[in-house]
Amino acid sequence: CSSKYVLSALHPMWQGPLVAPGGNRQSPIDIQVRKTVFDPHFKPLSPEYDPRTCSQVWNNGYSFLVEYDDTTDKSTLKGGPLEDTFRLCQFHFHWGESNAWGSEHTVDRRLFPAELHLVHWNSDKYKLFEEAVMEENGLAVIGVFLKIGNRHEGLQKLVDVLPAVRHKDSVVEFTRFDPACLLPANIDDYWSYAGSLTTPPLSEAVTWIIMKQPIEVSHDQLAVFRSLLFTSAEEEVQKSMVNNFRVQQPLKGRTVRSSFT
Ligand SMILES: NS(=O)(=O)c1nccs1
Ligand SMILES: [Zn+2]
Repeated sequence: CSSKYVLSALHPMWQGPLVAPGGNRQSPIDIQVRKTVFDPHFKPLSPEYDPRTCSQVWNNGYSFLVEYDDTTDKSTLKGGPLEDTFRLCQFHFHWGESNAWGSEHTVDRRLFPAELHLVHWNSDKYKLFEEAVMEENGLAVIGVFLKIGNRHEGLQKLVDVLPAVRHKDSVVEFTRFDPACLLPANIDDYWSYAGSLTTPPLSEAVTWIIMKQPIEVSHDQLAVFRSLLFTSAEEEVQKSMVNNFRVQQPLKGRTVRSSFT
């Protein structure tokens, strides 16, 4: 999908305000569990992904993105807090230089070593990602926490190609990958709130759906994430791609709803 405008962490704009001026629904946030409100109207979440829409992996200088062909409704997300059908366009991760931190969202201030984002746009209302990103009901992002544990066999297929996208702007073909394998066993328990993109342009267009259950990946798998570089092959000084997360943002009176009691 064309989320190519996602700027690198080094882009001048990103050096700018880490809190979007005038933003009152910015992400990420800390989820204070005792302040969440159960919403009995949430429907079961139904991700329906077609692995054949997977196309490539590329290093955009901020994270690595696994991109999906989003010209049809072949890989979609419906249900949960969502009224419309949302089309998968890409997924990516945020991680730290150590296992002690790396996630963008936190749960009662608990940090995870990494966080997966599956990015979808409202294809009932808009024709393109770029259009949807300007609208407050335009995007839906599923967040999944990663914790250190058993090796994740599904993730390994992606880890194996990461050396091919070590430098910024590198791309490698990547097909037949079902992102559902990266979802936790239990996708019925999640939190949802109205937020924003966590990288420029920080658009306040996102319905966040944060899974309660983390997935397990091995220390070695996360080490391969850290072997990626923010910098392109031509740059003299190579910078490890680590700590590519945004600082937490004020809740500003928002309510985080839960699908479970
Ligand atoms: N990290 S994020 O999922 O909020 C995102 N930023 C830009 C495109 S998708
Ligand atoms: Zn993200």
